[in-house]
Amino acid sequence: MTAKVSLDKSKIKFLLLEGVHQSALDTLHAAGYTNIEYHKKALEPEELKEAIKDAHFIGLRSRTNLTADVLEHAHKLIAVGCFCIGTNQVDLIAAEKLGIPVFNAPFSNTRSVAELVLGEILLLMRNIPKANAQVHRGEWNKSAVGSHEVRGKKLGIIGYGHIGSQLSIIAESLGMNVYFYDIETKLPLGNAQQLGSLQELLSSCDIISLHVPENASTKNMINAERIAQLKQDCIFINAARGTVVDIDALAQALESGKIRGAAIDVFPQEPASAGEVFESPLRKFDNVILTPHIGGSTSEAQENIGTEVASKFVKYSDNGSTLSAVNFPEVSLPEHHGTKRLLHIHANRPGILNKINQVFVDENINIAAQYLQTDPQIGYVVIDVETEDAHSLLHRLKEIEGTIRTRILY
Ligand SMILES: NC(=O)C1=CN([C@@H]2O[C@H](COP(=O)(O)OP(=O)(O)OC[C@H]3O[C@@H](n4cnc5c(N)ncnc54)[C@H](O)[C@@H]3O)[C@@H](O)[C@H]2O)C=CC1
Ligand SMILES: O=C(O)C(=O)COP(=O)(O)O
Repeated sequence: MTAKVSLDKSKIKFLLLEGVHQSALDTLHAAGYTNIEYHKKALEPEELKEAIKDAHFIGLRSRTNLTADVLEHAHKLIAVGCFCIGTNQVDLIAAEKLGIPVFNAPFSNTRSVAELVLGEILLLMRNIPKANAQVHRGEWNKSAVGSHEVRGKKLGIIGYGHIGSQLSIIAESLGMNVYFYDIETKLPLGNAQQLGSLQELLSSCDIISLHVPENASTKNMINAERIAQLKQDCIFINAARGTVVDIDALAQALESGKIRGAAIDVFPQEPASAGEVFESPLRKFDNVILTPHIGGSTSEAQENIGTEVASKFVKYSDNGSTLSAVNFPEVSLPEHHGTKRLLHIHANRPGILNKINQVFVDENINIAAQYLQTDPQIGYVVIDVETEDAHSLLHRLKEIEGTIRTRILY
């Protein structure tokens, strides 16, 4: 009998960081995976390099930076799971080159962020953060000056994706008029209107809320020049990523009274641990709500994320499916019965598929099914074959020049 080369489930190691929800462990256990190293916190870079050496799967949140340097130590890594929405903390290109798909939970915490932002809008429109701070200090300023209902006010959303559009719907239910700016043409939900330029949005709305990802186009997107375009007395909210806003320019606008209040959940530099002091020029303002990157931190969101991302791990490990991977050709696969499944990840160069198929011609082995997806960098082909000796086939596939990774599923 041929020796099995696909790993026994007990040998497949999962490294889970940053206190991902118990639902992730439950999902993995239910699928027969028990080899789990669990950490409540993020690891320091050197600890991470050590821990990742023998991990087949790593699960992390927004604090763990999976750089190309760290990935070089990940000799056995099969997949990465971001137990959150953002994937900017992972070097997606480096991971792809190594044949490692990265998964995330694209909408499990959408509602939590939208609800937090809505609450902040209501509080800031009533000057509650400032009133709260004053009363805590023993000051009693009972006044209606500058305090407003949200009904009929203009909310400007930058980035009309999952979170932006969810916020749009719930803000409209309170009678707000919603406008948005997005680089893509988006179907407006409800009565929301897409505006043609960022300047138009900034200069016309009473409240501006950011919901864009961190990427080259959003880095320092809201700089001094953009802040100067804001409507006098507006409210400014950022629960997207810290790199999107020039914090010093925002602090100046708060100082000068151009912005009447702000809520900021994400920062250019965030403390690495609870023990580290948070430094920011925004700390001194009573009219600014500061939160420690907790936009998506609700029990509901974390439980859903745990199940969702762990299920993607299980699917990839058991079946080879890469559906919804953010850096990798997406292949959705049926279950395979009575065949062996070979997975082959290769550089996307001419001729490789021919060489792969030639192996089966040479060995006179029937291909029961074949699935292929490519992107400009890599190709991912999955081949179900009718043979008992898949082991020797895998060895031949490994020898093909341009092969990045191979795996076999029984
Ligand atoms: N504070 C927190 O705890 C959380 C923060 N986030 C952040 O929120 C971001 C947005 O999340 P989703 O709505 O789920 O993402 P999404 O991908 O559904 O939507 C992002 C939208 O931004 C648009 N966009 C991209 N670049 C743009 C640009 N330069 N100008 C205007 N629009 C642009 C896209 O076209 C898309 O419509 C995430 O990438 C993440 O960084 C997400 C969850 C929790
Ligand atoms: O989902 C995201 O992108 C977030 O920013 C939330 O990150 P977290 O899981 O709270 O570290």
